[in-house]
Amino acid sequence: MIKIQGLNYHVNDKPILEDICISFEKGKTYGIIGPNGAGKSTLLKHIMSLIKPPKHKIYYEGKDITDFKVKEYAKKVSFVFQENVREVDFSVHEILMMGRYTRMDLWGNIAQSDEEAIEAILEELHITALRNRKISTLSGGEAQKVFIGRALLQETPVLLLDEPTSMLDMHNGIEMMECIKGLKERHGLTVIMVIHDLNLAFYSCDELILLEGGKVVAKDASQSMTTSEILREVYQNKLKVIQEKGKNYIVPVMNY
Ligand SMILES: Nc1ncnc2c1ncn2[C@@H]1O[C@H](COP(=O)(O)OP(=O)(O)OP(=O)(O)O)[C@@H](O)[C@H]1O
Repeated sequence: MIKIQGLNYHVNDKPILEDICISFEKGKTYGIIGPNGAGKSTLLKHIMSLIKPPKHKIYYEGKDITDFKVKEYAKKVSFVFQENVREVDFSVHEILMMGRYTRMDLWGNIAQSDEEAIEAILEELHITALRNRKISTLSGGEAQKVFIGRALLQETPVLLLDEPTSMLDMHNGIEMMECIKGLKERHGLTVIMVIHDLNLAFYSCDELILLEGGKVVAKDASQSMTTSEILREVYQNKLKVIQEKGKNYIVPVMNY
């Protein structure tokens, strides 16, 4: 579905991404993991074309993404980045409506079926009570759910998420992952997310891509990654794997 072949990115001669080669298949969920500064968000921005890649480096269904018109590519890939603007005067419902803007008529109206889709997302994310609140009055976690809801409403085949659970508590983080999984299964979405919470990553992603220093150091099915020696090395032995009822969990190792 999306293929990256030999992508490099430098800023002032400093290598940020080096020889990235990854294939993302339709209908799978991918987690991009790795320590701070590894290049995860920069990679996502290249896939979104917010940082324009050089020619012949990233392909969407066989077509070089640099050959897409902006609007055309926006129908294929939607994204939620961490730095969403909240200092605007829109209500939650208005923000969600923006997710359906490609379907609006000349007068900016949406169809009954779009309204129903918005109500369904509000319910699924447990934010129906926030429907008429201004986005600027929401907590960080509530706002994060709204922006993810807007991206889901775009119903693009590919969804890119930069740390979708960073502002959410454990309960809401798990619920968000379940919601993404449900939508992914119902709509056959391909999801590519940057995620720091390794346990959520292991249980929500089909495959993990481990970045370090701008390079892919491991690519594997998420469960096999839990036992990978390289994972411990990259996180400098600050984690260990424990088993409970046949499942692996990552716990931090503290030396004090
Ligand atoms: N425009 C830029 N100018 C200089 N350095 C940059 C620029 N963009 C990214 N970098 C550097 O590239 C590296 C990778 O940044 P990136 O944001 O992709 O990392 P990340 O893996 O997403 O990190 P985090 O987990 O902390 O969010 C960092 O060292 C960052 O400082």
